[in-house]
Amino acid sequence: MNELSKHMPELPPAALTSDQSLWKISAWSGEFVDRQAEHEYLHKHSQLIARQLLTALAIWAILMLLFAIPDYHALGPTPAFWESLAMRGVTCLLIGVLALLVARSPIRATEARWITMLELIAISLFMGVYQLRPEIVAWIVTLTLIMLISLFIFLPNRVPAVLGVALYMAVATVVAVHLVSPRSPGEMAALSLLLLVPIGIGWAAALRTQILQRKQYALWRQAQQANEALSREMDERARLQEALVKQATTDPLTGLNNRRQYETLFATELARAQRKGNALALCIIDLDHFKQVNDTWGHSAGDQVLRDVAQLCRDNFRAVDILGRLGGEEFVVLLPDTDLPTAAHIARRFIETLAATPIALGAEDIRITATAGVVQRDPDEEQLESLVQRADKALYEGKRAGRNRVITV
Ligand SMILES: Nc1nc2c(ncn2[C@@H]2O[C@H](COP(=O)(O)OP(=O)(O)OP(=O)(O)O)[C@@H](O)[C@H]2O)c(=O)[nH]1
Repeated sequence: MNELSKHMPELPPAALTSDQSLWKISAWSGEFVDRQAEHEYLHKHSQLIARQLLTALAIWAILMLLFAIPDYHALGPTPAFWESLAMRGVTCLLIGVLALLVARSPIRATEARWITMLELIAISLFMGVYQLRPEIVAWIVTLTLIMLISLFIFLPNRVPAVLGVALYMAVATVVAVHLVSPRSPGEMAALSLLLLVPIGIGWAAALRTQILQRKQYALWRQAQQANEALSREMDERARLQEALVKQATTDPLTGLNNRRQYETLFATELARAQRKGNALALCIIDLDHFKQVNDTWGHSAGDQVLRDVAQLCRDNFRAVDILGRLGGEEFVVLLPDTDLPTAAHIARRFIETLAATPIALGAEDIRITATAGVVQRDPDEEQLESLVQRADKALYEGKRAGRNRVITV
């Protein structure tokens, strides 16, 4: 474990796992128990469900119209035929209206009430066929059995709603058969049982499909949520790492390099200066009578002055110059590729700029001066400390000589 990772908070395991209860599926409806999860699922699949519904509606309408042909053969142009044709026409019209609604707004395909309403009306109308053609009751019952299975398998709707519609159809069929051609109680019981079989099969098949689809969706969403949590954790870790690196390398008050980082940067510049044989200069800047600022304006005002001076350093030194705060009211500047006269000139220019720059403390402006000690690295000088000590010596000479000046050695 490296130094930084020791400061990292441990990941809460829950962040990487999603809430299992959210994806619980009801064993009888085949839907997510959580309403929000179910809504999300339906919304996500509304386009697909709408396409399936439109296809089923189109086939339903075509079959309704096609069966008018055998009706005509059997009934001829009689009132019974026109009645049956009217039933078919009304059903097709309603199918067309629903198809139009779904095409305009696919989300309607997921709302059980529309298709359920259509199914109930169409079944009620269809029951009239028993009256019109009592001679083929057996055929119509067979057709009803096929329609019952189709309700579950081909017309997308919510399973509990389809179950309700199918039971209505079964009861209506039994009643219609009883009215048209009364049978013995045993035969009626057998017919009821016959109608319940496809309902049971259809319900089981629809339930299985719905549960499997939702399980698949839940797995996909859980994986997606885990990925999102992981990516959030990674962002947080990266942010923390950045904050820790900043904390470890900068002075919190001014944002300048701290002593530790300064030593690292100095080593790099030293190596470059040695490799290229270039000059390297160092300048220590110490604010004059800073204690008085603290005593007069308070410690936080003193902090503000230190921050403003740091900003002034950033604004006035070159981008290649390395700025730092070694502690207290003492700033340090490393000037790569710079000899002593040039460094002294740069330091002087800064000292003059500082003296001429008003620093706002509340409603008042104050002026502050600084003294600087400047040195150039000797060819065999390899320690930052050595340069700092020599610059400090020059600095104190400047303080003794009256401050607000630059002294070189
Ligand atoms: N506000 C604030 N004050 C600090 C900070 N670090 C050091 N000081 C203060 O800086 C002052 C430095 O005082 P001295 O060493 O006497 O130096 P000076 O008053 O600037 O006098 P000369 O350097 O001789 O001109 C002390 O009062 C310290 O408390 C800091 O981070 N914030």
